[in-house]
Amino acid sequence: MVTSRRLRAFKRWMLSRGFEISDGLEFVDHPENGIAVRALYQLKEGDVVAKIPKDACLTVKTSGASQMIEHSGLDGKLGLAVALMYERSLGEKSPWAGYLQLLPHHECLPLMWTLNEVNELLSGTELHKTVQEDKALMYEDWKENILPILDFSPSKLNPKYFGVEEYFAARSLVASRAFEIDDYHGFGMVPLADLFNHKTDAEDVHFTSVSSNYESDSDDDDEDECVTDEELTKSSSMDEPELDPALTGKCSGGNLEPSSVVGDDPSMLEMIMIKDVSVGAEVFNTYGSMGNAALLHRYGFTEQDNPYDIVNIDLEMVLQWCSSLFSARYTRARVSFWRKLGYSACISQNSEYFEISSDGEPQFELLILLYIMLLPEDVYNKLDLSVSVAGNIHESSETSLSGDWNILTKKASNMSKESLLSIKVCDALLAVADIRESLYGLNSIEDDIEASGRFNCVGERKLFHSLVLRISERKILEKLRNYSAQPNRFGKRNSARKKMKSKKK
Ligand SMILES: C[S@@+](CC[C@H](N)C(=O)[O-])C[C@H]1O[C@@H](n2cnc3c(N)ncnc32)[C@H](O)[C@@H]1O
Repeated sequence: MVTSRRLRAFKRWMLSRGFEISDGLEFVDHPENGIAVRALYQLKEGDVVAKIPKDACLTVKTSGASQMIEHSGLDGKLGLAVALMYERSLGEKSPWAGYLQLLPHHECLPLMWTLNEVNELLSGTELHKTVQEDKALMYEDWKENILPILDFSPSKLNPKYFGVEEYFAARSLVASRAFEIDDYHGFGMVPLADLFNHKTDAEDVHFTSVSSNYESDSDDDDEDECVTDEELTKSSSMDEPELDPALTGKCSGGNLEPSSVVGDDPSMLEMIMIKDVSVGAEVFNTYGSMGNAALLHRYGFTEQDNPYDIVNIDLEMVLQWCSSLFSARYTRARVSFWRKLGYSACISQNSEYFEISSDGEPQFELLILLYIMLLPEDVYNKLDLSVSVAGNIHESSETSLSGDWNILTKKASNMSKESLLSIKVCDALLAVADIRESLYGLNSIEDDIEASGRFNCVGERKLFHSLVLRISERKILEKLRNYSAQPNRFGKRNSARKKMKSKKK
């Protein structure tokens, strides 16, 4: 395999900056797929395959624009984007020139798509609103934070490199490639570590860091001297996404990859094999446990059959279904009873939503809400009165309604989830699934599957990955429908068993 010119230049740059790299790693530059890392010989679990000096990472602290960024009060990803734009503006004069020439101008994240593309390709998906908002917020960021820097230092900065397109491009690179380095550096571009591609739940190599660069810290951080060993030890995969919980399923528990091994030199980052990888195979990192909406949002690609996929159903959508059957007053009263019992939906930004897991199971709180909506008026009135008198459901001594009572109070047990699936609740679930499905427009899931076969994941990247996202979401809705098509499964099985028993007698 011939190494590309840009990779040769990058390798020379890494050597000049003190990187230590195993000769068992091969960097492959594919004209369409970009760069990947392969094993040149068998790599063993525990092998340290790379050591990366922290001062060779591009961060707000190491960039030549450090003072300007800090004086402007910028930090985090915004600060890092400015550092990246600044170093890019220096061209060959940047100490990171050998690294920067390897980076694409931008990553093809939905943030970089035109608004028309976003509206056409993401309509109905979990990403649609998020990306619309992202684009607006990033533009505001640029206007409020970057434009003033240009106005204050016109002689030092070349405006060509600080325009809104350049800012979006820098943000797309920061989103898809930055790592959390340590307390001192914060987020940073970590050359070499950012060449490994992602595979869900199949990480071969792990990125580790020992926190805080004492030698370069200023005098104002006395507390750092008292940090414990535990605080000193940090590790991460790609920087864990600052993602909308609605995209990651965080409502039911997020997932950070834990550290297994840690280096002992605080000035170096290490890449350590956590699995054996055979000769010729690609060496993967993991960017975290994310469904396709989160992967596409942050990295610009999707995976087939991603086990972390989810679909959300907004509370608004459930209320839309209610309004087709009940008065607004009726609906409000039932929702407030549901809240009074201590139930709530997941919350993200300004919306409340329920998760449907990748196997089509609805969130318990949604089932409870539908159950309450469909309670007969007399039962509901008694329950409501009883709760109001007792102050809360657990203190109420209501006995005449023991069936509904038990169901509503046995929060999150499997038994109660099954008992909620009455025919009416299942019909309601089907109706809500249909409302959610209608957001995808007129094309059926079969049309989407057929179309995805026609598009190339490289040449027609936006079309391909947006279709994979739509299909994975619609498959979950299909599973939700199957789930809802079997009302009272538990109850039925029970009664069937009882019948068999009585026959034996
Ligand atoms: C950290 S970089 C990895 C190195 C990258 N391939 C390169 O050429 O520099 C992350 C980007 O690589 C690509 N990528 C990583 N894993 C991928 C995967 N499993 N499928 C498709 N693209 C992937 C995406 O474009 C993503 O935004």
